[in-house]
Amino acid sequence: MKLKFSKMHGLGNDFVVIDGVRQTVTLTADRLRQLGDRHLGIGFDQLLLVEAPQSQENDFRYRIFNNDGSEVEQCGNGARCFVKFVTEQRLSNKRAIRVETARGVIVPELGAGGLITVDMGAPRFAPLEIPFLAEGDAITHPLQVGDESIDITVVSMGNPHAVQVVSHVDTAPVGTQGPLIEHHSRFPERVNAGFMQIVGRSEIRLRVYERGAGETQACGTGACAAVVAGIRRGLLDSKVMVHTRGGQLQIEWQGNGQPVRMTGPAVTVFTGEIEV
Ligand SMILES: N[C@H](CCC[C@H](N)C(=O)O)C(=O)O
Repeated sequence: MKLKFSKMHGLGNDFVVIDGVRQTVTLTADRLRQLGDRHLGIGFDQLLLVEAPQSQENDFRYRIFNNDGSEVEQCGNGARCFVKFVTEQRLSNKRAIRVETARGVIVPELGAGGLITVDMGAPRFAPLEIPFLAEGDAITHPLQVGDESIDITVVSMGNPHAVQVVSHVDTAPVGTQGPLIEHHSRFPERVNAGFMQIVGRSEIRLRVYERGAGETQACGTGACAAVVAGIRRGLLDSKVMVHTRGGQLQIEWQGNGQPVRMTGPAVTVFTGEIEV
């Protein structure tokens, strides 16, 4: 069976996006991994599957799969590509679209100049609402990683993030510490590992070793989690420019109970079809 797809990216975090509204799509985890393979398949960090909503109050549902085949709760860069996709594919002509994810409804909105703003919902914190074996509800937790003890702030944007502050992202041990944090025993559902350099109270640099995908050029929920972690640590103001390896995201959070708003680009590279 042939399957139509779009190949897209948000600041270099790349996706295969599939219309599951007008196509019947059944993909096993093995087939997902093959499609995500950058030599044997199309290649992607995540695959996004667009479906009809479960509730009539919403416009769509979208499912998110890492390239290791794991299905996850949320994807920030993916949300921007999602809204560009449904608009380009004429699946919707709305500017603000209500989309169901595995962890709540988000509202991406087409803005001026090709930028897209997404209400990513309110962050949640350890120990209550994140699969993290915490000791108390402090803002930072010590975590033994290899022979080092690091201080992390744990934030959920629907998906779990462990964020640490580093002096320089370019020399941060992302490749060595990243997988150790991702698979740390205190995160029974694994975790995304953020490495944040504070440039100023409204500017950071960020690298993220993503759960189920490794280091990516950018991570939207990681940028949201890092800004929330920095604000909770008293290091950042409410509007922050986040420099990722793939480009810039604007993140805003007005504090507890408030949603995180993310603004950034989305690009369609090509469309195609593939035998599945
Ligand atoms: N790897 C993440 C999902 C993709 C998130 C990222 N690509 C983003 O833009 O938020 C996880 O397992 O929770």
